[in-house]
Amino acid sequence: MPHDGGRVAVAGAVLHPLVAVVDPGAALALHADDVEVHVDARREQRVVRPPHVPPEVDVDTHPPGVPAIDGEREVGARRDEGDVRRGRVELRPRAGAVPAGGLPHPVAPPVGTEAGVVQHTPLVVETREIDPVEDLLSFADPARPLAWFRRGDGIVAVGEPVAELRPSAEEGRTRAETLAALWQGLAAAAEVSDPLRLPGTGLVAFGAFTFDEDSRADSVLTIPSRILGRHGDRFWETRIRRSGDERAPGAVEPAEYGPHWAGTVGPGAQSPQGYQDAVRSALARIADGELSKVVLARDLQGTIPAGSDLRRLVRALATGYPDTWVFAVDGLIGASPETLVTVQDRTVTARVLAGTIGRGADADADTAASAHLASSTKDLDEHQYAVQSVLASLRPYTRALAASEQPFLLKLPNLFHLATDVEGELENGRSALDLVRALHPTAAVAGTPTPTAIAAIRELEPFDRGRYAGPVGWVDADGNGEWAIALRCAQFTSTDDAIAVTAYAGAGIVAGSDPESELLETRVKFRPLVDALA
Ligand SMILES: C=C(O[C@H]1C=CC=C(C(=O)O)[C@@H]1O)C(=O)O
Repeated sequence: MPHDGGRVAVAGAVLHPLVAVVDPGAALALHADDVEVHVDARREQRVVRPPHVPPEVDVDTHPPGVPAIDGEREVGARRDEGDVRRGRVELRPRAGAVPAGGLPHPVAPPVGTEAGVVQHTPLVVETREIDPVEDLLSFADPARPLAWFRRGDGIVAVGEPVAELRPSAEEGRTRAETLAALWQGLAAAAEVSDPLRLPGTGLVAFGAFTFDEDSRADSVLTIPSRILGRHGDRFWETRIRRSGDERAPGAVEPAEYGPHWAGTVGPGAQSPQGYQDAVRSALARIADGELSKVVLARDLQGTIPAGSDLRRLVRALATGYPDTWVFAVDGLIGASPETLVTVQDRTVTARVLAGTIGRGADADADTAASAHLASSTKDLDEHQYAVQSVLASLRPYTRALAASEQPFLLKLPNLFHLATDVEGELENGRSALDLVRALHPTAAVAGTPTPTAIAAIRELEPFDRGRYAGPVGWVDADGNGEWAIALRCAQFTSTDDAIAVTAYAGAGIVAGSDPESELLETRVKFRPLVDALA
């Protein structure tokens, strides 16, 4: 790369001396001099700070170019969380409605059975390679897509699930622990034929867990009866059935996308003013030494027409944000840039994001924004809390755990994040679900120290986060899996005459945070969802 006196030339452009844009696939430890350059604004890019970081400069912290979200105005009332199932682990057929998330919804009565029955009916699983499929998503359920994509690779569920596991809260055991134990039993008993052994082949369950153990929303693991998947140029179909079920599988057909639909969202339980007041309260607690960081979120609510083909939203997110984890699990749909943890063949990776600034309106403003973020002590501190929390949580379950020394800048279409990649080797006998349990909630979505931050969130946020900011992803029978933190997302819940939408976005509050800037940051984070809904 041409390099001249601290100025880094990139494809004819000159970047601020603080930053260099590098290929997302490059190795963990990067130097500004030995990297490849991308300048495609729609693609994820890493921007690393060169070794000599000049002293911090005093720059306005407002994210530039951030329009208000339509209809945002003062409102208040706490959302009615409605009915949420509690009690047993259920084996449930598709209900024809988008369930969970905390709002009322029509749900078919469970035809299922206790956890023991699920566990003691072994699953029979066969994966086979198939010809390339042009659009995997077209095979998913339009009303209730179950999908996981990144950069064109991914898996979608087709047809009725074999089981949906929704454990109730139990004394002394989190629902995530119950699900991990159930999965271990199911996986151990399953008969799996998987000649491909790629990420997402074999016995796979999709999961979405609540942020808060006290949430009234469900934590769920769904085991599909059929999965179509892609990894690079390889495609596969997996069939999963309960042992003894000898019914011939039906044909797998794509379904045409339903008509275009649009929806709008406006203020939810937390108004913009209420959010800034909550940030002020958080700052007072930080000043009192109660905690050092807390992540405060707000919500937007709206509706979309009943019968909307939700695959359209998934497709829009996957096209607009190809480098994020695009997910649709149990009505929770979003595009998260933050990897909670991935495990493949015992290699563990995680990507920590904390510290954010909106993209600039033009190239100069963009460069200034990224330079500002890269040198902001407040954001670098906030980031370090998140990195340390991830390393501390992973250490007991991994060997040779390493993180890049300095954060890089992750460039997304709507914003920059400070990011750190972590890599290690999984200890024997552990699975992706163990790591999910150990990691959640990270300081990127809760704060530091964690219990105090969770208590502050419960007091300062006038709504139940449901699965927002919780783990979302998939796990296989060998303990492999890909899990993101459910950010930049919304919960879609069928009601009698429409589909209710609640979108969420938050920001990390540390000493020095400015309430108005944090509000603007949440606006930037709502953009992927709000734009895709419009
Ligand atoms: C809580 C959110 O973002 C987290 C992840 C990345 C950066 C963050 C930040 O800079 O505040 C947040 O910690 C959200 O998107 O709702």
